[in-house]
Amino acid sequence: MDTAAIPHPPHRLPLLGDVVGLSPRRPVQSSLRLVRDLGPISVRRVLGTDIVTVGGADLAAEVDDDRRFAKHVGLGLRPLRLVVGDALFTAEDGEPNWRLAHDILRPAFTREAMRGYHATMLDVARELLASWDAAARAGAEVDVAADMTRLTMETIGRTGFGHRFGSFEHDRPHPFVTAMTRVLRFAQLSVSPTLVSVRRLLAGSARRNRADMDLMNRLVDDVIDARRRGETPDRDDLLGLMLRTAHPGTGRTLDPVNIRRQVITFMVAGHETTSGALSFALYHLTRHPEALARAQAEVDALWGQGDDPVPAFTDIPRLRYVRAVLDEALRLWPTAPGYFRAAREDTVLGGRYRLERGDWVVVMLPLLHRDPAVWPDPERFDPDRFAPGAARRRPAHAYRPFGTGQRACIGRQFALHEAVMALGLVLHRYHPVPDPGYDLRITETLTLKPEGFRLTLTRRVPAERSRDRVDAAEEAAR
Ligand code: HEM
Repeated sequence: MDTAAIPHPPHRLPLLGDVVGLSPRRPVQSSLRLVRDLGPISVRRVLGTDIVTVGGADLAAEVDDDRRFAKHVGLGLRPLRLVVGDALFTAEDGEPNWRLAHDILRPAFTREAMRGYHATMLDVARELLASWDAAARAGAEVDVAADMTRLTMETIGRTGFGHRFGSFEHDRPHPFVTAMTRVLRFAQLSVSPTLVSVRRLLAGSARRNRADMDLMNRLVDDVIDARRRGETPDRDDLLGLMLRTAHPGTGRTLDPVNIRRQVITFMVAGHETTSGALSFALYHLTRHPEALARAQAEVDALWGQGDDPVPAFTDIPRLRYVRAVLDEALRLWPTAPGYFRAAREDTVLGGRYRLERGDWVVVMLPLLHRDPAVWPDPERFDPDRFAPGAARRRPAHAYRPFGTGQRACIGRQFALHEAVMALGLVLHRYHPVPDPGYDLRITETLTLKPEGFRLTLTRRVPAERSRDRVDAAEEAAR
């Protein structure tokens, strides 16, 4: 792609390129700082590779078009590709296993399927509440991102594969989570273009990386074998579908190595992003007491004064403001911060930038979600941007936290059902009190999460619930 006409950051260095200000530990945030003032499209050159970033809604609408562009397994996804190959998330568009797995697994993500997961999601959310109750009694802080990761890991393990990690039974993360985090970090550093010296340093941990991979594969194989041998109940969950279903058109089935890779993919894709979304949502609510009060009024109105509501499946879509809080949290800090798109044929973007077939760009979501042409006062946290009907007044491609087209997130409904219920229950039960000295820091692995964000929780009492409800109703009437 000829990038000469595309704006790039100042201070381009010979050979190295646009690396001044780039941080290997926080590539997304440091890239954002470099390109945010350059307009809807920009380019960074890093060691000879041109990284073209799209951050404007009009250009995003073009690259989101599945007829002109396809998913590209680019820089950010290569680490995961090293680990899980052509599984659903990391398959290139044309790879046969993508269509096969997509069609086999689709029934596991319908609204009806969510109904089947609801009770398990609720059980796990209750385990989070029990653990936070204990912290509240002891006056101890909770580490929000760590506990949300327990919640989402446990949820995908139980609903997807019938496996209990026992995440809330131990103080330390499950060994699978520790191994997975290290494997992804290792893969990330080993594909990073700037880090030859770090790669050398990493060679020392190659053995540990192999041990981590073995641990993950063993656990997954044990879960699969137990199901095959009938030692665990047969169910229509993700694993059941993969083991039993043939493709309706071709009759092909997924081979055992691919099933293992899909399980690991779902473990990774199915928990980090949702956990980050919940953590950011709580962070924003603690900074915006008026939004917190409205969200609490909404759950109180639905679930009443009692301490232990039992949410029905149909309650969850009724929590519209809680959902708007999550939507807005994902606008400001989309936990999967971007996606890569490659031209299917030679094409011209925005009427002036020529791309040859195979040339790729990255849609950087924190930029797209702040496009000033679409989002007034873009840095302000305002869940009302997602009030009923508001989305219809915006261009469709201005908000894409779950990706786009046929490669958009298959787990979107799953994530939202799980997250709205968990956040609703937390808000119904506690006053979340942040450390007043906390400034948002964001940690980057494959995804974004608030770092070091802790809360002290106090239990709400029934009388407060009705008072909140009246206050919010009064406020709404004013
Ligand atoms: C808030 C939570 C989530 C966010 C923000 C999110 C975001 C995304 C995004 C942006 C993509 C597209 C990536 C690309 O084009 O390269 C994607 C794909 C995917 N997501 Fe999610 N995701 C979330 C939750 C989940 C959950 C809970 C699951 C599984 C239960 C899941 C499974 C997947 C899979 C398998 C794909 C690949 C789909 C395909 O290419 O066919 N995600 N997700």
